[in-house]
Amino acid sequence: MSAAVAVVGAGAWGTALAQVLARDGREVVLWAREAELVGAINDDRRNPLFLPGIELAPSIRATGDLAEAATAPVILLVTPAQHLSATIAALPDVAGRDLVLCAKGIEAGTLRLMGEVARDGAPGAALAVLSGPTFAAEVATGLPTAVTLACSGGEKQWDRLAPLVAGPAFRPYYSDDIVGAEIGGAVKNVLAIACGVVDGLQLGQNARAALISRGFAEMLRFGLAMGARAETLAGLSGLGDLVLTCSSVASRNYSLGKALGEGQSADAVLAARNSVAEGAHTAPVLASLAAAKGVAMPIVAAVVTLLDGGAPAREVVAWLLARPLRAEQGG
Ligand SMILES: NC(=O)C1=CN([C@@H]2O[C@H](COP(=O)(O)OP(=O)(O)OC[C@H]3O[C@@H](n4cnc5c(N)ncnc54)[C@H](O)[C@@H]3O)[C@@H](O)[C@H]2O)C=CC1
Ligand SMILES: O=C(CO)COP(=O)(O)O
Repeated sequence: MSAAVAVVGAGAWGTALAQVLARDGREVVLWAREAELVGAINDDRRNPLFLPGIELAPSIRATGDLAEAATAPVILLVTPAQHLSATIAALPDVAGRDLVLCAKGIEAGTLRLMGEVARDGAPGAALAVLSGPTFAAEVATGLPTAVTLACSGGEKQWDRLAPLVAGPAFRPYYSDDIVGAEIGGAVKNVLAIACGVVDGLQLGQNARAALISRGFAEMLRFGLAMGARAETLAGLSGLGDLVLTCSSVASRNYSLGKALGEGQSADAVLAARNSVAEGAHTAPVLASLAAAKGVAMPIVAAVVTLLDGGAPAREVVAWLLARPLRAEQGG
């Protein structure tokens, strides 16, 4: 008999989500791309590559067989955003299943949001987006948080998914705004890089708060142009995750930005990591999509310049501060 739920991707977040779902002995199948992780999870109850130091629930069963994971009626897709399309293409037919999208990003080249990638790759599946302020290590140790669970299938789908996802320390809130939930998570990663730069340059806490507010204005403008609802962007998957990711070195995106502010190059920082910093991939894609929609995103443009090594961080900040004065609201 297949498990009630599968998690595809055994990085930090997929592993933490498996831990949430596996409470009360529920069997969870966790697909790992790395063969050595299958043994480590099944035999040692550990994920030493991506979530070290956490003992995993006994009802999590790792597999290297994607087809086996895909037999579950509910499948959480937790690969990095740039690998979602290829992962879906490798799945057998998942028509009629619930696919819960957990990656935060926009696809390079095609400029597709994750929902579009999944709709194109798995046309008959019922899509949902799970997103919010969720550092994997905190979630895996049972510290409390809340997330947006946006359901394309409305309340009927929510009734299927919410009891699976909800736990004593993991509280989903219902939404039907798929695009809004996706955009918050994708954009906040780029803004977190910018916040890290501000702190790497030691520009002070006022500057960080100002950047979060002006960054949120960019998220809102872009989101509205893409068809998102303002209240979703002001919720857990938007502002909630932005505040989290912009305030802690536990964020891979923020810590990348901090290193940039301290004078390191993006290439050097990323080459030394095995974990993903989605904002580095999303920034140029987001800038292109915003330009195509006619939406001004100066902070995002500044991050693109910094990632490319186009100018020193102090110069980029000076350029942002010297822009023409304008009304706080508006484009
Ligand atoms: N770590 C966190 O706290 C959170 C992460 N997320 C999102 O979850 C997604 C996955 O991130 P993490 O689990 O943190 O990853 P990670 O940085 O912990 O691990 C990297 C992941 O990338 C996978 N990978 C590498 N090359 C691949 C390929 N060619 N095809 C498929 N998979 C490949 C690895 O197998 C591994 O699962 C990202 O979009 C991230 O933004 C969302 C919420 C929280
Ligand atoms: O999305 C996250 C928290 O909600 C994780 O943020 P980072 O990818 O920046 O570590």
